[in-house]
Amino acid sequence: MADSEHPRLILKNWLSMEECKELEFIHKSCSTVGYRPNVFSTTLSHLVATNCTHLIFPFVSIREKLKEKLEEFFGCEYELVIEFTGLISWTSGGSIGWHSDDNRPYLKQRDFTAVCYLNSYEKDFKGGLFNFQDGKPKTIAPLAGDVVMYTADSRNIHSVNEVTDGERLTLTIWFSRDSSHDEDAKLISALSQNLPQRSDNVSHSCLPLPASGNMYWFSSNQASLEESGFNLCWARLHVLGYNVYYSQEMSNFSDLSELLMEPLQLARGDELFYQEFVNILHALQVVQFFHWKGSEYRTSKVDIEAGKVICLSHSQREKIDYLKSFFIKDVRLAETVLHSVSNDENEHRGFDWANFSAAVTAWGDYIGKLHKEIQVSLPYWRTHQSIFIVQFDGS
Ligand SMILES: O=C(O)CCC(=O)C(=O)O
Ligand SMILES: [Fe+2]
Repeated sequence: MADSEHPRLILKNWLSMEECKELEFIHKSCSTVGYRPNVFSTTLSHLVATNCTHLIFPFVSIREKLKEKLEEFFGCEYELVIEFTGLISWTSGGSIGWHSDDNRPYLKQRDFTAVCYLNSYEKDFKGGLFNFQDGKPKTIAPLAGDVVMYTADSRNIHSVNEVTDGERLTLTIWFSRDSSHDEDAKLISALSQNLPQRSDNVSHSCLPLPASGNMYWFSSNQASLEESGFNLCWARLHVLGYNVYYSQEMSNFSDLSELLMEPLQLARGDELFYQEFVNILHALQVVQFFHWKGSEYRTSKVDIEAGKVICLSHSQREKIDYLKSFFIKDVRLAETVLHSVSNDENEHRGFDWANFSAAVTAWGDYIGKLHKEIQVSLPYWRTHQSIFIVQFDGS
């Protein structure tokens, strides 16, 4: 595996299922339309820019562990910095031909690559096999938890077959010997400016803030931007069976895209849930949290309080449908692109607003905890200009 002509390493089950699921939750809550057709991505700097700095925390120990292993295997202890960390998903039609990862003048600083597979070939997506042009192994079927590491130069020319169904998700990290490309330094500087002040209402100070609407607009290759396509946040809610309801008068908005920043409620079927979310990303994050952790809230049967779920009126339904046709111009495209191969039939069948309501509370606790971790770590990160797990063992 480690011949010097093709220096590479494959690690089986390197990430736990829980780590994979947590990163999947972050990606499905925060991703934007990516740098290539049919690709979505979530970068750490994007998390900082959208008031989700606390969601960096689940990456910290994984980055640390990967860098240590990579340095040990390639014999370059203490030489490397992380240049880029991103969650990247490829959907139907996405592929990449033979290339090395340093094959552009602006990518020359990349020395090593680590790709962590967060979901699995055949189970979560079809197609998407990884291939090395030369040496062994030749083909890798991505499996959740596995990692492939290789040099970013021409000794490891590789490709990814076209994804034909589902969403293929990875955590991809590039490493550099050039410390001027240190992602940590850039992130620490950005998050020192963006971190909300301590507040009694932590979950309130950690509410996501959407980026500009075009960052979430997906359109297929051929179509011109506005006529077809869909808003990614809206479509992710749609494929999980949720509708979006705004109580405001639509005539207040000259541009309907402004609604993405406005408070909304969620509906399913003909039921409207009372809770108001501050914007579309807030609603999406809570929904994705529920779908990540949902089974934990499904065990006890509790009834929702009277009046918290109401039946949609005819005019409310009309409003929902009208806005949906504005934000998801091509429903079939949205469903094809975001189709989940390991279908969530069970989740749909078992849906209950009382369980959802419990998850809303649990989401607040979850982000509150992450927020605290960042608050206590940041002074150390600033001092060392490095993002790492701070050990509080009294020593
Ligand atoms: O996701 C993979 O397996 C590799 C992707 C890749 O080659 C790249 O992003 O450069
Ligand atoms: Fe690559």
